[in-house]
Amino acid sequence: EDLEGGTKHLYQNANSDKEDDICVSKDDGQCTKFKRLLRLEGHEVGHIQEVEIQDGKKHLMKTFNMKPLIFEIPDFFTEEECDRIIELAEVQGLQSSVTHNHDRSSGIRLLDRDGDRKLSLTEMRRTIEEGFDLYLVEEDLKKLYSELDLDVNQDGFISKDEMQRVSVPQMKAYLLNLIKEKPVKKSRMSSQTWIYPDRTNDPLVESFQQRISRLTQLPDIMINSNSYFQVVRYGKEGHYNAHHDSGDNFNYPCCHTVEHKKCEICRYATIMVYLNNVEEGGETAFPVANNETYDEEIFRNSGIMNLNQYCKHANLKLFPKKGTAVLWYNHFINETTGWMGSVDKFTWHGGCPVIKGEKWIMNRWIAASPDPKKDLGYS
Ligand SMILES: O=C(O)CCC(=O)C(=O)O
Ligand SMILES: [Fe+2]
Repeated sequence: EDLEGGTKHLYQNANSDKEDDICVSKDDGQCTKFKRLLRLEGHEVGHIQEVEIQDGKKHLMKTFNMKPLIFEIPDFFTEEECDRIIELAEVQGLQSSVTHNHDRSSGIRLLDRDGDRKLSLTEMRRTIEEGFDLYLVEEDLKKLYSELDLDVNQDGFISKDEMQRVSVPQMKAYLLNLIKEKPVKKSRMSSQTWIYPDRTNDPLVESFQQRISRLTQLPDIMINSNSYFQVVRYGKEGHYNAHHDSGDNFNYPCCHTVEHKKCEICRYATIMVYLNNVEEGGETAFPVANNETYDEEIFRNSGIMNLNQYCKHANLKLFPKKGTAVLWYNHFINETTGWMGSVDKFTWHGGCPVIKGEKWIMNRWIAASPDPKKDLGYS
């Protein structure tokens, strides 16, 4: 890259051509000014910006992709720092990762999406994905059909009559057993632990806070609240199917989208750091990146969110490199409020299966409160 010409000044703000302040009018017609939520500018793929995230040390921030916007920051951590974080996690102990948004206790809701009163293989696959967090391929479904004698006329569809023969407890037992026997079919296979900066007397953890603050330039209150981070280890075949880090995959809507209702604080940005080099596999995949259009149904029906099987179909992949940080924004900015807007659907992402070796990452999510008044001072 042409560093001389291509390097922009520190921290160019994507919104620099717009008003920095947002006017929120009050009843008396006066207005209170807030700063817009910052979103760094990517310019174009390959663009490099110099950033000073540590005193007296220069880092490069490279635009890896525009849709969604993804930045790569090599050497965000030194090798020793990566090893130190892994050590911290190991001392604490890691637990098997679980996904919470699946209720296996309820009955099976057979999802006849197209209303033709029979279930296609795709409809059955999605019924099982959504109800059991289990990602099956055609071969697995055929086995399920034959072992439970579901598809009596063997036409590949489960009709209304065939459906009535299904013993729900039997089918549930079959699938729960499959989860136990083949954990690799689950959406996620990894172990993890949470590290809380305020409970960890470690200068590196302190410095990490400062680095992400300087990198993202988000207000201190956003950096300092929900400041815990996750360390994840994937062993052989470990993976994480495509998901959004914020918004629609949660149990409740984002707090900034609803009033007086049960909600979750949504995660404006994700910072992920690779803590080791993976011998083979373990890429971070963005299956719909750069697609011209995005349709939720088409994507979910396509099955390619199953990265465990279809990583090769993902549009965009990042290869793990020890010490490299990756930054992306899970939400757009709402142009009217200047605050967190809708989820950027193109951020569907996950971890491809580790083929050889192991993979360690750390995840740090920066949440935005529903109320800019809380996150930003009045001006
Ligand atoms: O393992 C990866 O590369 C992605 C991990 C991820 O998306 C997550 O933990 O939320
Ligand atoms: Fe993620």
